[in-house]
This record gives sequence, C-alpha cells and structure tokens, in this order.
Amino acid sequence: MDNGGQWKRGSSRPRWLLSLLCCCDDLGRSRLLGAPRCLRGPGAGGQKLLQKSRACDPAGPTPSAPAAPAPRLASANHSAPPKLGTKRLPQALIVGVKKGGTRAVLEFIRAHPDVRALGTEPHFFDRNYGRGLDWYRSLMPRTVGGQITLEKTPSYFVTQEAPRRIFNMSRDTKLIVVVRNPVTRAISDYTQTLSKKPDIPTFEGLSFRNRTLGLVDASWNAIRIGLYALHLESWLRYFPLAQMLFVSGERLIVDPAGEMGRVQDFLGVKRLITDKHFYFNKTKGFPCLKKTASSLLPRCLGKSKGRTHVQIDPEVIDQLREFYRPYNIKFYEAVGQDFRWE
Ligand SMILES: Nc1ncnc2c1ncn2[C@@H]1O[C@H](COP(=O)(O)OS(=O)(=O)O)[C@@H](OP(=O)(O)O)[C@H]1O
Repeated sequence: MDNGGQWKRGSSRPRWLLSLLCCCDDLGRSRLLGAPRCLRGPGAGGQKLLQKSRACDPAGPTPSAPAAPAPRLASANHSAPPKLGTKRLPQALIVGVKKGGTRAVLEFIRAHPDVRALGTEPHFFDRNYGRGLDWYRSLMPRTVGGQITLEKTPSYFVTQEAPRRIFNMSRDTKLIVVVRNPVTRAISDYTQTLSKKPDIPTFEGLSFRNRTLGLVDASWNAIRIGLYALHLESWLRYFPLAQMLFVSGERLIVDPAGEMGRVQDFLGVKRLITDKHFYFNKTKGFPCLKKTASSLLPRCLGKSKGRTHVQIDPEVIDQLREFYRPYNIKFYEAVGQDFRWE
C-alpha cells in the first residue's frame, strides 16, 4: 500500500505556477514549497537503482484544471522549469542492516523538510564504486540551504571496503545503522529470497554445516549479516562511535516517533517528525505515516515490508539464538546499548 500523493482536484493554482513549483523527486513526489505531489502508482518506492523514472506530469493529475497556456518566461531559452538547489554528496548514510527497517527510517525521515533522500539504493560503496563520485553525486536529489542529503544502501554495513571508501568521501559522514534481532533478521532475509526463488533449500538446511552437532553455517549470508559485532569492527577503524547511530528495528515498530526523535537529534535537525505523524495501520500491522498538508494520503510501506515470515522449527530458532548470544553481547558493549534480543 505504498501510496503516492496526489494533487487536489479543482485546485485554483494555475498550471504555470505548478510547473514552477513541482520538481518530482526519485519517488515521483514533489516536495518543494508545499507543492502538489505527483501521482505515484503502487510499488513506486522502487528499490532498484537505474530503473527508469516514472513519467511525472509536473502539473500533477489535474484533468479538470483550466487549460491555460503556460506563460512564456523572460528568456526565450527557458522551456524547462528552473531547477532549484544543488546536488550534493550525502552527509549522512543509512548503511544497514538489510531487513533491519532501513526503508521505514528513510521514508520517515524524508518527511522532514530539512532532509532530502534518494529513494533508490545506489549501491555506490559496494557495487558501483568504479563509476566515481561525480556519478554518485548526479543521483542525489537537489538540496537548498542547510538541507541534508541522505541515501540508504543496507549492504554497506557488511561490505569490507565501505568504511574506507566512505571515509575517503568525507570523514564527517554520519552513519545510521538500523539493527534488528539477528535471528528474526535472518528469517526475514530468507523469506524475501524464498519469495523470489521458491526452490531454495529450507532455512533449517541452510543454517547449519552440521545440525546434529549444532554447527551453524556463518558463511551463509543470512547468518553472516547478523554478526553485527564483527562488521562493526571495520567501521570503528575509520569512524568514532559518536558518528554512528544505532536504531532499534524493534522499537521503530512500537515507537516510531521515539526512534525518529533520536535520528533527528543525530542529524542535527529540529524534532519535527513526532507521534503526530504516525498512526498504527491494523491491516498492515505496522505504523504508517499520516496524511499531512503536503502529503495528501496516508502512507504505509510496500508489500515487501512486513511480510509474514516462513515458519521455522522452534528448536532451530533456539540454536541460532544461542549462536548469536556472544556476538550480541559484544555488540551491546561496543555500542553501549542493550537491544534485548536475548
Ligand atoms: N513501519 C513499517 N512498515 C513496514 N515494515 C516495517 C516498518 N518498520 C519496520 N519495518 C520492518 O522493516 C523490515 C524491512 O527492512 P528493510 O526496509 O531494511 O528491508 S530491505 O533491506 O530494504 O529489504 C520489515 O521486515 P519484515 O517484517 O520481515 O518484512 C519490517 O519488519
């Protein structure tokens, strides 16, 4: 139910004014100056980079709007609306973890007027590094004044080279890591893979090198990603802990405003996203964004977020919980936060 916004029918704003105000972002949304939003179809919160931008009429879906011709601008060469702002390299990144709740954090924080975020995952610091920083910058949304540019690619957290590469871009980059109980995270990850490849072996089968001996296969990605303490070590070689924020994926669901308050403080922006922005959608079973003056429809995340998980043998869950316990404790100690996954 990833609803896009749409402009009110019967708007009295003339079409030429809309065309000046409406700059569709990567999700087909217009955000400037409380401008109308471009119509967005289901699933338009596209996860894939470089997929073609959705066609977006800058005037928005206004079939009943008066068909007045757009007034000519002073200079004869100006057929396109002026582009406001500058594309900047991100000052903050959501670096992980996959299936932690990264999309929720991104969508919630981009409701803030001082934050502009790329809606797709650019995978620059893992897969696309060879394309260079200019390419990376060109993907970014335009920002004005002190607005923060943000992107999220959850695989960065487990990419060995990512910390050094990000440090080389800017040692001041703020890093957000959304973490979740590694056992639930692994099941979520597996559930997603299974939805695309129904023929893969069972979760129970993939989790162990030898199940009878209780030997967990830590080389399986779904297990490996949850070894947060190990991955964290690579980041701490380049960044101080104070430059990292660890968001609880569990609290993000029960108290989105609380976790988003921490995110806003960390980014140094005013706490504008509060409990007034959220409602609990019973059908979805998750918090969603309420409609606001600039976002005319309430918005839940898409169908791939909040899926029903595959049923896993409870004994296997216990074995994995035991397996992760020492890594979790090490992680709590390193970050100074108890996530209560035990
Ligand atoms: N508000 C809200 N709505 C829907 N889903 C929410 C929300 N907050 C957190 N979550 C949890 O986010 C999980 C998906 O995590 P990610 O967005 O990091 O996934 S991904 O790595 O980008 O694929 C997703 O995991 P699953 O439940 O396993 O699907 C959700 O539990």
